[in-house]
Amino acid sequence: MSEVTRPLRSLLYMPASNAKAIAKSRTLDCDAVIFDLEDAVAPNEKDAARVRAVEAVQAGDFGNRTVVVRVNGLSTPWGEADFRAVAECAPDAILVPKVSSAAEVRACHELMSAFPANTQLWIMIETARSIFNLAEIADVASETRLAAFVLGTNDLCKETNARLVPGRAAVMPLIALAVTAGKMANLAVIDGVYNSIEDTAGFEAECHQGLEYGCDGKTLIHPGQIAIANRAFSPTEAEVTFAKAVIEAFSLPENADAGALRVDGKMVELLHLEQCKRLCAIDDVIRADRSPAVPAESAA
Ligand SMILES: CC(C)(COP(=O)(O)OP(=O)(O)OC[C@H]1O[C@@H](n2cnc3c(N)ncnc32)[C@H](O)[C@@H]1OP(=O)(O)O)[C@@H](O)C(=O)NCCC(=O)NCCSC(=O)C[C@H](O)C(=O)O
Ligand SMILES: [Mg+2]
Repeated sequence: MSEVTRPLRSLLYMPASNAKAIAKSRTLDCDAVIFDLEDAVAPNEKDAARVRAVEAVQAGDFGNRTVVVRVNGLSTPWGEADFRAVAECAPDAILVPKVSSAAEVRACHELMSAFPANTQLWIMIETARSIFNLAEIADVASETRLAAFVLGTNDLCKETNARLVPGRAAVMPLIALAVTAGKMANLAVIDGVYNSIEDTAGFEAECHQGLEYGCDGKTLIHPGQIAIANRAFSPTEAEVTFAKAVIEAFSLPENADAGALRVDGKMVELLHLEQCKRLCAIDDVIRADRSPAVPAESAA
């Protein structure tokens, strides 16, 4: 299981060409901001957006939010210049789209030699080929800066001709594979975006679906989605209460040698104890995470 550092429940994309959105992101209650240089930016805006993203990251003031820049792919005319520019501003992570193989992860890692040591490499899982290469991609995490998979469900559907319909029947097997491979390498795995901005019920259902499949959080396209994602991906009070009861039960002297116990009518084993400790650790981080000085605004 990945180490709990910062929560990644809600990751808000915004076009790096949109100065107003970038300014607004400093006041929003999302766990991460992703300044996009790729699909949300028109070709004739790419250079200006790159400058704006670098300036925004350098200006800082994002509080505890994880700051990420999504660059253009390395096979595009902008990819390498994006890497060079982003190295200057040292975001928490660089997010590379349309990565399909372990060799491409290594190439990204090599290009990060000028980055500060703590900048992570995140990649989009959004090509059909990446799905068949998930295990080899996850395996290079230990020798590179790879730290997260971000699902690109729009591109996956574009490539496979699958439909993004309620329930995501065609897409969930791909997400399950990505989660399984990602967790094999202790990576964070973040679900794709929900395009219908005003359909809050559909969005909430999709957050819970991603959670049930093992995703750590969801990528978002609009501030109105933040509060719902934060709620969906936070441990519930009942889960925390149960987890604390499990930890307490295993800590009792009479249970020192126990492998399985009954807590609140449920069988729990040492593997559940580990899960409960992790859940409590996540809950502690979420509770401690917000600096009181940061104004929290959860909707547009
Ligand atoms: C989708 C949008 C273009 C909608 O914009 P708009 O209709 O202008 O929104 P609102 O009028 O409701 O905005 C209200 C206020 O909120 C601010 N706002 C809106 N969106 C964002 C945002 N993403 N981040 C920060 N702030 C935002 C507006 O400025 C308004 O502010 P104020 O005037 O002060 O009230 C727009 O939401 C948008 O651009 N969204 C992000 C698009 C994007 O980044 N797309 C790329 C990532 S998705 C993707 O590529 C997924 C993946 O690769 C895949 O394959 O699936
Ligand atoms: Mg995409």
